[in-house]
Amino acid sequence: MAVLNRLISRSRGCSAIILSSYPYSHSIRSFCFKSCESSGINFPPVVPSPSSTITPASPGPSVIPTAREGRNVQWVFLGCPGVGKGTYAARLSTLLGVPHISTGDLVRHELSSQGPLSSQLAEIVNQGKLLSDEIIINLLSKRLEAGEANGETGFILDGFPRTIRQAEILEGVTDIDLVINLKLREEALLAKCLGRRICSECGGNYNVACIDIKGEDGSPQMQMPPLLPPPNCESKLITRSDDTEEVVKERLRVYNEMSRPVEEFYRRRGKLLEFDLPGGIPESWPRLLQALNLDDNDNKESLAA
Ligand SMILES: Nc1ncnc2c1ncn2[C@@H]1O[C@H](COP(=O)(O)OP(=O)(O)O)[C@@H](O)[C@H]1O
Repeated sequence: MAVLNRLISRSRGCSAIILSSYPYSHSIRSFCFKSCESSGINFPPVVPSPSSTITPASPGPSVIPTAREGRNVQWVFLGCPGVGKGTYAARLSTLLGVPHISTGDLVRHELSSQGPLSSQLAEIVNQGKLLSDEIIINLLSKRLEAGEANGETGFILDGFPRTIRQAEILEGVTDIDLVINLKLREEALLAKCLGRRICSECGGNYNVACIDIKGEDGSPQMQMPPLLPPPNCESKLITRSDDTEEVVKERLRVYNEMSRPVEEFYRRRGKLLEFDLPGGIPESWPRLLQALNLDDNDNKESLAA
């Protein structure tokens, strides 16, 4: 109840709609993990390294907060379609021992379940538009509530918030520690989306695009080799129905219109860490860890093997 009250006072205009039309309004409380015991590892405070770009006008976090007393990290990934949010959020989730919660995956799961809403949702997703805040909060609340019941006390969110209203609602119910804004040169985004492939059996994510952008006008050359599937996945690859050129262009337009302001929302609150991806995973992952002052010993060992 306290969370609902806070929602009403902090998100005026949003809460009225949510409370009246949101069928699972009681589950909004699951956004808030504050009463849970920590079930994960506690990490020391993280100091960002100079390799991360933190907007000078409004400094990002000077010390990156990680786990707090009583709960695990609550981080958000922002970034355009195709930038690699899913890839890096999944890696950090394994490293930090917190769930990676992708609203895109929740939507695709809902679509594949052929529930009563699925054809309506498919139409919106396949046009590259955003679902309504109510629908997405409904899906996310259910996932968070299930996690809370399993003892989860933190998360890495990928794909949420995507509108100012979603950001206000999230900020109203929990204090997000850190928002990582992944950035990639625009020329690479469309190619990366069109090259995306998923294994229909194991769900593995791959990319067949071979990106080689020549250095021009002072910008450096950028190479991103394809991320090819292992032989047993090769014949089972599928492409997302919203990864066509027309739909990706629309998603990029919608991102600029609806989601770009969310970056400023967090920048003003000093929570935004801007990270320019220098290339593919082998170059970018160590740099991201360095920016977060984290160590991936398993990865180092497997590279050395
Ligand atoms: N927070 C959200 N708000 C509204 N719609 C969303 C949200 N998250 C996901 N969706 C819907 O699911 C689709 C796929 O999401 P996602 O996999 O995150 O896409 P992208 O690759 O564009 O980042 C979006 O285009 C949108 O229709």
